Order: sequence, then structure tokens, then C-alpha cells
Amino acid sequence: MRTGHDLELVHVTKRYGDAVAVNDVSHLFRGGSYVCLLGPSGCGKSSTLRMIAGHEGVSAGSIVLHGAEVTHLPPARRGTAMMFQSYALFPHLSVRDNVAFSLRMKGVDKPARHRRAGELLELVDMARHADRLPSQLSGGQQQRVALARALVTDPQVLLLDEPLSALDPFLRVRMRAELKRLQRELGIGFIHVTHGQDEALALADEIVLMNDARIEQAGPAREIFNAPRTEFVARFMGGHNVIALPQGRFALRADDVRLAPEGAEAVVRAVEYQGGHVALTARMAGEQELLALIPEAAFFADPKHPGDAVRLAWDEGRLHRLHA
Ligand SMILES: Nc1ncnc2c1ncn2[C@@H]1O[C@H](COP(=O)(O)OP(=O)(O)OP(=O)(O)O)[C@@H](O)[C@H]1O
Repeated sequence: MRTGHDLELVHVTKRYGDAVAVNDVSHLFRGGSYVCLLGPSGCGKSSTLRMIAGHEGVSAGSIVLHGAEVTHLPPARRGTAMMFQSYALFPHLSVRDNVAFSLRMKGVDKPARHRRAGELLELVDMARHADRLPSQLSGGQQQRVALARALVTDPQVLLLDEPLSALDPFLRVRMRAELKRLQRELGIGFIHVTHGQDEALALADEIVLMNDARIEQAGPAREIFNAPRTEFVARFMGGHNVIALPQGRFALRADDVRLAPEGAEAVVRAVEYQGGHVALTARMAGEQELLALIPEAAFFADPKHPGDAVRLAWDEGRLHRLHA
């Protein structure tokens, strides 16, 4: 296992004409960690990733990898590698030659590059398909090959742009575990762009949540979920209510709201069975709606229906003050 190298963005900005896609972003990506760059469509995630990869120039600022400025280096000389959403495999090359491609470009002799490609195909469990063409592989298999191909240059940081979005939900969860395993085994940094908060929570040591061309909040996954700084973070991460009280605005986790004999009066608006729990939406005085996630057994011991009057309670200590 290798010690990871830190990657730092220093006041990085990207403009396309008048539009600002990334606005003065600074961040230190810790070496060897799994970071998810998360945010809604158009917030600047892919532009950030492409600048790190060198596929896109910066408009201002610098990018530093392990103490060396790489801002203006071509992609192949940065120590990063990118895995694309579409995998971008060469259709006329075998799996082995796809993986070995960039070594061929570097002038590595055939036995050496085939040996290295073989090792990486082993790593992603695709060695037995080395002679196939990409068209003879499933989506999940193509993705493993794309991963092996990106890793063949021994990058210090692997960049992944929505790597799971083309897979069906079942395969997505399986590949998610694979990515995490690979990252742990290799000990290099992964920066993974996604718009799925569940994907980021499942994978990331650190989540960097972007909104409107800036970083809204960054931190360990549990911190982002449990201590959202702003209303945007609370709503984007989901599972929270945002409530207005005389003292300010607060986030309150839906699983911290319970039905109780004493509490705020409310009228049930909707009830949804979700397996392990029931999602109950109720309207309180002042038109505020509150979502409560109630454990299945507790709910069905005394089921409620739309229109029923209920009382909702929570512990004051679970209210989390929002700063914007
Ligand atoms: N080549 C381009 N020319 C002009 N504008 C662009 C270009 N690429 C991106 N943009 C704009 O920059 C902003 C950020 O785009 P970017 O692709 O980085 O966002 P994103 O968060 O990755 O979104 P998505 O999840 O939809 O891919 C968007 O408003 C987008 O329209």
C-alpha cells in the first residue's frame, strides 16, 4: 500500500464565456482518501474534475499535487488518471490491448505492457476476458476494463466522473463495493463525481458538496449528514426536516421525529410504507410540514391514516441550527 499524495485546489475558477462554472474554489483532497464530489446538475462538479485531470484549462488559480504545481501540465504528466462515464474503450482493441494502450504510447515493450495489463485485469477480476473485444462484454465488465485502463499508469489520484450512472441499480450497488475495495487496496486517492447523495454517503471518507459553482460544505460523510451547515445541505442530503422556530431555522432528522401522547399538534397528510419504517408526513400549525420516519413495528402497533390528528415530538437536543 502506497502513501497517498495530497491534491490541492488553490482559488480555482473556470469560466465559459460569461458563465462561471467554478467560482474561486480552494480545497485540500487528502492523499489516499475516497472523496465524493457531490451536487446538483450544473453545480460545477465535472468542470472541477476535468480541470484536475487537465482536460480543461483553469481560468484562474492553481492545482498542486504532492507539492508540485501541475496546473499547466498535460493530462498524462500529472499523476492523475480519469475514468469516464462512457468508459471510452477502443472498440477494435482487445481488453488486454485497451488496458495496455497508454503504456504502448509511452513506448513500453510488448511483454512488459502485457504483463502489467494482466496484473490489472487480475485486480478487477477480468483476466479471463483479456482476449475479448469490448462489444463482447456487459456494461459492468466494460467498466472494470475502463478502471484497469485508468490504473495502468499508476496514478496518484484516480478521477471518476459519474462512474456508476450507466449501470442498473443492482449492479450499481455491487460496483460501489468494488470501487471502495479497490481504493482501499491501492491506497491512492479517488475523487468520484456523483449527484447521488446515497452513493456519496456509502462511499466517501469525505464529501465535498458543491452548489452554484462553489463548495457549500465539505467533511466526513457522517458530519455532512448530521451537521448540515445550511438549508441547502440539509435538503440535498435528504432525511431532514427544515423547521422555522422563533430562534431561527433548524434541521431535524426525520428519524428523530416520533408520534407521542404529548407534542406539537398536527394532521396526517400522507403515509408511505417503506419497508423497515413508515414515512409519515403531517402538517402542523402555521402550515409547516414535518416528515417522521417511524420504525415499522411502532407504527403498526397504532397505525395512522391521512386526516388523523396526531402529536409529534422530538428531543430539543436533536435540533441542529442552520447558518443560511
Ligand atoms: N464546455 C462548456 N461550455 C459552456 N458552458 C459549460 C461547458 N461545460 C459546462 N458548462 C456550464 O458550466 C456549468 C457547470 O457545468 P458542469 O458540467 O461542471 O456541472 P456538473 O455539476 O458536473 O453538472 P452535471 O451533473 O449535470 O454533469 C453549467 O452551467 C454548464 O452549463
